[in-house]
Amino acid sequence: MSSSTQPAAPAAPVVPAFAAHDVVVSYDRRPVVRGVSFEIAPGETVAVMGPNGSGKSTLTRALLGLVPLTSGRVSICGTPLRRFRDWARIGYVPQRLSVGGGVPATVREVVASGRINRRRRFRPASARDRAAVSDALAAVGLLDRADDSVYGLSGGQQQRVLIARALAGEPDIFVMDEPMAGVDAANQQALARTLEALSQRGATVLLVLHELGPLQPLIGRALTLDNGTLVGDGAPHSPEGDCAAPGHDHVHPHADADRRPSALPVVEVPRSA
Ligand SMILES: Nc1ncnc2c1ncn2[C@@H]1O[C@H](COP(=O)(O)OP(=O)(O)OP(=O)(O)O)[C@@H](O)[C@H]1O
Repeated sequence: MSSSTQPAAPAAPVVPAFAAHDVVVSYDRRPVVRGVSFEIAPGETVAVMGPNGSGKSTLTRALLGLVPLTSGRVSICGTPLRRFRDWARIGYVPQRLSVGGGVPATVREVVASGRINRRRRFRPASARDRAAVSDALAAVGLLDRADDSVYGLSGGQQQRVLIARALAGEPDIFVMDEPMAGVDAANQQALARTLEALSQRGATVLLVLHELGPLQPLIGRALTLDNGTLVGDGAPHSPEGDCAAPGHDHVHPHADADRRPSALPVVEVPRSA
């Protein structure tokens, strides 16, 4: 029998990059994420939006096991969160850089720490490791600051260090908590181009955003939270009214960050167990 007469094999089901099912997260028994469910397909670029305090950061941190679930389920690439170990696939950009304990760290050292999950244990950095770090620094426009202390950088520059740290690990899934906060307009445009290139290469990108800004063309889907509840899942609304106006009144934690050095940094990594 000719193979051309055989029916085509059914397409394999797409395993979501993230699946959240009825996720509840509480602080001091107060639920701040309340029964949220969604799936994010591989290669999607999705924004998490909503007012201050609506639970955006908590939800994204819970997806990575950085805060415990009160109830519900999360899986990453089809693996339940508690069993997920492939952290090299994930680049996380927290809301702010915090490198604890007053340990001196240069920009290059912090960015190179994003490579740890890719490096072979007890081996010195390879040429590929060094190239990945330099490429990441170049992508965020900080090559010329590579040997400076991160403590002397402005908040917006530190934000770019965090993005470079995530890029250096060459992950295929990015989770970024307000990556544009405090970053000046020119560097926001550059970061938008970097994210577009990552997206075109098939990366999955989940971003907490207060506003779409230069990322607007990239964002086809927004999850909107209000008081911990998912109240929207679909095409994002274009900014209008007060939000479209310059100087609108959202509270931005890093609004003046590019103008002053920020607090002492602590490196956050997803828990490994
Ligand atoms: N570590 C914590 N301990 C106790 N409460 C917290 C903690 N972190 C956040 N919260 C509270 O949980 C709620 C949700 O906070 P979260 O930071 O997740 O919201 P958000 O939407 O990301 O806010 P923002 O836009 O201001 O960053 C808020 O009421 C906040 O005060």
